[in-house]
Amino acid sequence: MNTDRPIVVAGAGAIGCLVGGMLAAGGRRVALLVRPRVKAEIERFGLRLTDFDGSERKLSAGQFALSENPAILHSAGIVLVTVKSANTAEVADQIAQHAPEDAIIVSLQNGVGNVAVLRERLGGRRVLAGMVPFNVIAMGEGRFHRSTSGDIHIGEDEANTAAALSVPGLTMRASRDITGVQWGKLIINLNNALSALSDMPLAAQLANRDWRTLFADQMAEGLAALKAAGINPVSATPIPMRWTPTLLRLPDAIFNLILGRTMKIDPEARSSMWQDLKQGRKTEIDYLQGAVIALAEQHEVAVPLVRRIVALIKEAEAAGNGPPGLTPQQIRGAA
Ligand SMILES: NC(=O)C1=CN([C@@H]2O[C@H](COP(=O)(O)OP(=O)(O)OC[C@H]3O[C@@H](n4cnc5c(N)ncnc54)[C@H](OP(=O)(O)O)[C@@H]3O)[C@@H](O)[C@H]2O)C=CC1
Ligand SMILES: CC(C)(CO)C(=O)C(=O)O
Repeated sequence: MNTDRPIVVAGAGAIGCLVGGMLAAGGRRVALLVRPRVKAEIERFGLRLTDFDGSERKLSAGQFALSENPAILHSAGIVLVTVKSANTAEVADQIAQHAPEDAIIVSLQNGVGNVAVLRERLGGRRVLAGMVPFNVIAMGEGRFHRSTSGDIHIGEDEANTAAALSVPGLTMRASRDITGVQWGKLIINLNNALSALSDMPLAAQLANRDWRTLFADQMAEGLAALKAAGINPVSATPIPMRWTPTLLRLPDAIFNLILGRTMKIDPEARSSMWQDLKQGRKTEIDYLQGAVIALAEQHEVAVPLVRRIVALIKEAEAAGNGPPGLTPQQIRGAA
C-alpha cells in the first residue's frame, strides 16, 4: 500500500474538499486538483469542514497541496476521483498522463458507469468503485458541510484501500458487492431530481408524504427495471432495498421514527443535483435516471414517471433559472 505517498483528490468540489480535508485533518498527505475558482477560495479562506453532529475542523491551505495543474498527480499513491460523471473521461486522461502506474484509483462518484470509463482509459491500472452515502454542501468561503450520516463504501481489495483511507470522523468500509451497493445508491439518487425540482431541503421534502409517495413510485419503476435486468441493488442502510418504497409510503409519524433511527439528515441537506441547477450547471440526470431508462429499454419495462422527471430536469437545465420549485402534482403531470 502506497501510504507514504500523497492521496490526490482529482476534481475537488463538495465531496472532494470534504473527503480530502478530513483525510488531511487525520494526518494523511493530501493534494487537491481543483479548478482555479476553488483554488482561489481555499487560498483565501482555508478549509472549514462542518458536520451534522456539530463538529468542525479548520485547515489552512498549507496543510495540503493545492493546484489546478494535473501535474500534482505525479507522485500519487491513491487518486480519489470526485468529479461529476460528465468530467470522468477528462480526469481519466489526466491520471493516465501524470499519475504513477501503480497508483490505486478510487471513484467516489454517483452513477454506475464511471468505473468503466476510468478502466477503459487507464489500461491495466487498479480502479476501485466507491459509494458516498452522505450529502455535502459547498457553503462558500471555504466551508463544506456534511449534512447527512453514513460511511463510504469501497470495493474490497488486497491492499485494503478502505482501511488506508479511514481516519477519525471519516470511515471507509470495504464492500464485497460494491456493484450492488452502487445500484442501491442509484435507486436512492433517483430522488436527487425530485429534490432539485422541488427546491426544498431534503429533510423538509422527506417529511412530506406526497413527496415521499412520488419518490416511492419512481423508485418502484427503477426497481422493476433492475429486476428485469437481474440486478440486485444492495442497501447501504439496515433497511433492505425492496422494503424502501413501502416505507416511504407510510404515514409521517411512523416514517419519521424509522428514518430517525436509520440516518441523520440536518436541515441544510440539498442534493447535488439541486446544487447543479442552482449554479446553472448541467446535472447528472443522464447518468442516474438515464441508467434506469437504458435498462428499461433493453428489458421492455415501462418507466413513464422516470422519463417525465428526466424531461422536467432537462427543461430546468435549458431555462437556466435554477430549481423550478414544482409541486408533486406538477411533476406527475402526464406521467
Ligand atoms: N455533493 C454531494 O452531496 C454528493 C455527491 N456525490 C457524487 O460525487 C461526485 C462529485 O460531486 P460534487 O462533489 O457534488 O461535485 P462538484 O461539482 O461540487 O465538484 C467537482 C469539482 O471538480 C471540478 N473538476 C471537474 N473536472 C476537473 C478537472 N479536470 N480538474 C480539476 N477540477 C475539475 C469541477 O469544476 P467544474 O464545475 O468547473 O467542472 C468541480 O469543482 C458526483 O458524481 C456526485 O453525484 C455523491 C454523494 C453526495
Ligand atoms: C443526497 C445524496 C447523499 C443522496 O441522494 C446524494 O448522493 C447527492 O446529493 O448526490
